Amino acid sequence: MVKRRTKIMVMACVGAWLAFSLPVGASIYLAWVQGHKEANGLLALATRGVLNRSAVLRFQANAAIDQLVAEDYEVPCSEADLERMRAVAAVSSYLQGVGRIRVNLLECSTLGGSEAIDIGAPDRNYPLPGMPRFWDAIKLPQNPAPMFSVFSRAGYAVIYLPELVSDVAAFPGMAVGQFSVSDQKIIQSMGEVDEDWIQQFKGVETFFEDDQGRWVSIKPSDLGTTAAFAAMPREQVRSYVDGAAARMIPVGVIIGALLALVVLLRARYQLSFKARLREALRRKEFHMVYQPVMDLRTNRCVGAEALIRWSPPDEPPVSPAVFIPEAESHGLIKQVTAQVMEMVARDSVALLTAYPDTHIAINFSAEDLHSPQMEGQLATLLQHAGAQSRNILIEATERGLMQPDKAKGRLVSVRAQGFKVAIDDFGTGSSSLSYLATYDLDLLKIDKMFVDSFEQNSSTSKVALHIIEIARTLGLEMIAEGVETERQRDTLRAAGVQYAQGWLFARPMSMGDLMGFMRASNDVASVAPEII
Ligand SMILES: Nc1nc2c(ncn2[C@@H]2O[C@H](COP(=O)(O)O[C@H]3[C@@H](O)[C@H](n4cnc5c(=O)[nH]c(N)nc54)O[C@@H]3COP(=O)(O)O)[C@@H](O)[C@H]2O)c(=O)[nH]1
Repeated sequence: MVKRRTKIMVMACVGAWLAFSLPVGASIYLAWVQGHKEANGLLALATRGVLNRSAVLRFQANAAIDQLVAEDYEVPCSEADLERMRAVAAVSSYLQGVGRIRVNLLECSTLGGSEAIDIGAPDRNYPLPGMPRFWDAIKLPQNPAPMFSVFSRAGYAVIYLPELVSDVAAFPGMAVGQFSVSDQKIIQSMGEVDEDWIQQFKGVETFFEDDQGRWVSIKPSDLGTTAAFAAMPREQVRSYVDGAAARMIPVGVIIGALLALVVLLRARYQLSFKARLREALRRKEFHMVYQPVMDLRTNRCVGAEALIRWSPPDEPPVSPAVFIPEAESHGLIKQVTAQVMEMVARDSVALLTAYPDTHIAINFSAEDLHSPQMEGQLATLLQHAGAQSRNILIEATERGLMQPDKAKGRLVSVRAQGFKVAIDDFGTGSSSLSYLATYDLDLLKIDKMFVDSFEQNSSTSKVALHIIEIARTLGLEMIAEGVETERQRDTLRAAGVQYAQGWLFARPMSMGDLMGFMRASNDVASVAPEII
């Protein structure tokens, strides 16, 4: 008992803890994933923005240069040439200026006029002729404040502000930029950038956390020559995770609490009597004992009452006075009776072979008597036990007889097949007499309460004598139960009661012991036992 209870309770506690913590843990994890997903979405938007702007800039730069090359002017850097370049720059939203370049010399430009400026060696220089060259940060004397970037091809240079490409940060603290894949150099950026991020780039869109806890995304351009990056401060990512957690953790807690409740309710059910009974039926934890029934006239054993016993493993036995009413109230009595009939059939083969005229009394509850399966089960019992119907005595409790519309037809039918029917515990209910009028019965079992009264000479003993009188008048045979003393036995015998069972004669015993008891009882008596 303790072992099973402890096992169930330990498993319930562990199960409830798991049932609660798994969904809560899952919700925390999902909140982390969701928060980072939201962060990723924003970072991807930023890197896409950088790459889009970069593409537009490249397109405008090439279009401007193509146009200037196509209508190449004879007098480079003349006022008319500059005017022509100003017109081209004016229609290109991303270009700050346009100029002419020879090697590293910006010969003239729409920003610096006809003044030539040495802008030094390019930051990226493709060795093939006609390929573009790039300067990342150029200071023009005429415009000292901003740092310009320069892109040149075919003798022309376009001048632009690099931050126009990177100016896509969705909120303060976000760092955005672009680097050249070939030389792993940052081309333009805004915010606090870490060059180590570039090392994490593996050629495809990547998300990672840097050593300062910032969440970083890098995305390559379509051509793969540059890649855009965007980074979000730890606090910002945290706010997305917290937002998702605020939505998801309560759901996780509710699901966890419900699951834990289910586990605990299941454990409570397992600890309940109903579950224990179900389990006992499944594991066939029952066995039968048999209490001899004596013929008071001959002192011979004429049969036995089959009484069920339940000995759960690791637990003390449970009395049928406890579990039979529970089985009745939980709708399990039919299963109990089915097992009783199986066990009686198995146990009785040897007894009925040796003593074919003995009887076995089986207790039937109300549900059994109302069940359409009862007659089929009795037939199977006879078949398996090698018995005749007269070998079986059906003991019906008063409760079982309370609904004549359900029980009467069945009892008429089984009596017609030769089974004997007794009313059990007669006189303990409120309608005993009316049952005698309603049902055709073979025997009446005098309850122990009346048998006990013969010891005290109380008014109950007078009632007992009346019951005996009624039974005799109706032609019913009688079995007195719970006979413990010789005085009780003698009074019953003198009153004409034919049969008795009780501790005076024998306690309930195994079928093996019953066989021995029967043999001894027959040896003492001179004649073979008669069926009731
Ligand atoms: N539906 C079923 N009910 C059953 C079955 N087996 C038993 N029962 C019912 O459970 C109640 C308790 O039964 P149990 O503890 O087996 O007690 C029986 C006898 O052991 C007891 N008895 C017999 N002689 C004496 C005695 O001299 N003194 C004494 N104090 N007790 C004695 O009486 C019980 C027999 O009762 P009854 O059936 O009314 O003849 C009990 O209500 C059983 O009916 C079962 O298989 N199915």
